[in-house]
Amino acid sequence: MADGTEQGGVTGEIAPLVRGILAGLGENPEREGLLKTPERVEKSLRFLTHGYGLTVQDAIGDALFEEDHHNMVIVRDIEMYSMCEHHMLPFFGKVHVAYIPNGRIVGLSKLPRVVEIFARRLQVQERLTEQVASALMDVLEPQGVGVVVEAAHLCMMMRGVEKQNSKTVTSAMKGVFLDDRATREEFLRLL
Ligand SMILES: Nc1nc2c(ncn2[C@@H]2O[C@H](COP(=O)(O)OP(=O)(O)OP(=O)(O)O)[C@@H](O)[C@H]2O)c(=O)[nH]1
Ligand SMILES: [Zn+2]
Repeated sequence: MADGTEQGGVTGEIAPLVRGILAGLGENPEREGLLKTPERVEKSLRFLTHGYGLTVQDAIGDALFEEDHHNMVIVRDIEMYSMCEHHMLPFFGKVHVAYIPNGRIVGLSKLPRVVEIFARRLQVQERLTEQVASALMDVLEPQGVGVVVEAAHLCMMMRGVEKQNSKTVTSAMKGVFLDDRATREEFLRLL
């Protein structure tokens, strides 16, 4: 996120392991260019997984407002960077989040913040999609939630099957987005 400087304490637990990886790769961890790499990698990994330390309640705070609005609210094209739990390589793309309020609305910026909580950890795309939808159902108690994630997986691009143009699309529909076909279609059309 825009205010996401590399946070998360460097405890030093990971850096020695990275030194081991460098040696295992046949590199010389003592050469000048690599001297600070273990600490850099630890700091970077702590940032890329800082979602473990965040809760949805903290992210939303008190930004829930009583409002008699019963139409669909969509925040689309939320950029997302996550890491696949199988290869620890990035997957990244866009998240589209919609909900229909039930007496209260949420501060719009909180929707990308909820995405960050679940993206910034080791993930599979399906679980990320489901977790964002479930969390919003729990906290907003809306009429329904729809979440669509479109992502490219580096583990399918720079290694493995090496497909450069495939996108994976996942969705999670809750409440009226699941029960009412017209609502679901309106959401998908507005994307
Ligand atoms: N369902 C799902 N699979 C994922 C995701 N990210 C990576 N994968 C897949 O996880 C699978 C792991 O398969 P394995 O056969 O255990 O690992 P692998 O030998 O490295 O597989 P290849 O990538 O096919 O070389 C691969 O098919 C990946 O494409 C994800 O977000 N969701
Ligand atoms: Zn992977």
